Amino acid sequence: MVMVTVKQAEEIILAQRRDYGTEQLHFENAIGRVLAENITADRDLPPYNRVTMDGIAIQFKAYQEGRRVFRIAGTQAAGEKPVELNDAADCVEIMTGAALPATTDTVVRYEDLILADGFATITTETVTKNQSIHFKGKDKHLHDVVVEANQLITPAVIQMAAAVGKNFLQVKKLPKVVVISSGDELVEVNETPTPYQVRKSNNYTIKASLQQYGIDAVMLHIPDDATITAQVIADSLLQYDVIILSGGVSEGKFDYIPKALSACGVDKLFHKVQQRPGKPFWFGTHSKGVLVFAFPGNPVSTFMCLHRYFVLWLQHNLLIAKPAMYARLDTEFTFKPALQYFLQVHLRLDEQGILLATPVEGNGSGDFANLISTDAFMELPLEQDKFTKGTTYRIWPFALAGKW
Ligand SMILES: Nc1nc2c(c(=O)[nH]1)N[C@H]1C(S)=C(S)[C@@H](COP(=O)(O)OP(=O)(O)OC[C@H]3O[C@@H](n4cnc5c(N)ncnc54)[C@H](O)[C@@H]3O)O[C@H]1N2
Ligand code: MOO
Ligand SMILES: [Mg+2]
Repeated sequence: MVMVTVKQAEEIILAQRRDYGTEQLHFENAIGRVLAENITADRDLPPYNRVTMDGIAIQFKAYQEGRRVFRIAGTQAAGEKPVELNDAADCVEIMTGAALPATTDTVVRYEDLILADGFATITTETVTKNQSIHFKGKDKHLHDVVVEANQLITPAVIQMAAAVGKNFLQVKKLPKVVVISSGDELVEVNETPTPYQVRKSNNYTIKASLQQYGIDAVMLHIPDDATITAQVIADSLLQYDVIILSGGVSEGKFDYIPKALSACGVDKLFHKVQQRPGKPFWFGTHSKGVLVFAFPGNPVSTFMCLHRYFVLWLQHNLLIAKPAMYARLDTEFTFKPALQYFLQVHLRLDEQGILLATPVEGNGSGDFANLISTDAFMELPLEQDKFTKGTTYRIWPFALAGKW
């Protein structure tokens, strides 16, 4: 099969829709998960006329008619039953968060008062009716949807769940993912490599990226051995929903992955994408529904493919895909090969609020040190080889969620 374009690869991958169902979680454990139900208000928000300044509560009519001195009939802390006031010449000393007494309608803060001998004197001429009150139901009404389904559970959502007494949240189940690294040159992180070995690192960045979506991936490693490779893949097909491999998909004598995947009954949907980095990317599906993303081993290739394809697929399946993001290239750039180039860029917002992307090229797809000083891949159009300063192109940010 001929190489597919980036667009074709994306279409093939996104056509693989999977629904892993839902589960209940205590709301305190749900950060970063995707909400699978609407959250509704169990009361109005706020649930009562909430005082927003420490001071006194009065009837505005009395102030309007010229009264400035009010007898303090009582004091009401937040959480206390509202004091009953029957005389317009009286006021209640009242605290932020307290429920406004029924016969009052205006709050005057301490800064605008003199308190002496059981009386409060208003020292300002700018009191307005209903000031310093957050009225019942102003924000939401009983039974209103306060958080819609199909969104990421953020700290603000956690706050809302707590406020409306929603102890358990229905969230989307996540795929069971195994991350399989491959290669005899790779040693464990706590080992000292020989002069001709390196430590495993691709699998850790994959696992860390998935953790941001709440996926706790299992990690396995296979040596460059055709039999073991096929065994581990066959085993994984029985246990997981998604298999992410890194390495062993190119032309090398010991690149056994594509053959082993085919031998295990995984249908190849494409092998090789017209892109740099990540050209030898292999993608397939198994009749059991398992998806196999076999990424090229060069660290920047694995990294780019993970974010450009796997994360996109995950977001689409969880219905949390974001609109495309764009940035303005801030220096001229040239790339001649007939491949879609994913340029590593550093992002910054200028003083006009325009997102600018500065290329940080690095030394090819083995140079993972370069990823440290970059924030995103800029996807440069295939049809061109000159990219002018000031032109806007699509970006794929990969820094920790929240950085961009
Ligand atoms: N004759 C050809 N050779 C290569 C081609 C080609 O088209 N023809 N493509 C090149 C491209 S592009 C890439 S990308 C790589 C892809 O290689 P593999 O997927 O076969 O990966 P490996 O050979 O196993 O490893 C490549 C490189 O990456 C390092 N690696 C692998 N896994 C890890 C890991 N878990 N942590 C850290 N580093 C890892 C590995 O040590 C190698 O240095 O092929 C080119 N060759
Ligand atoms: O695709 Mo390879 O990723 O160019 O090194
Ligand atoms: Mg290889």
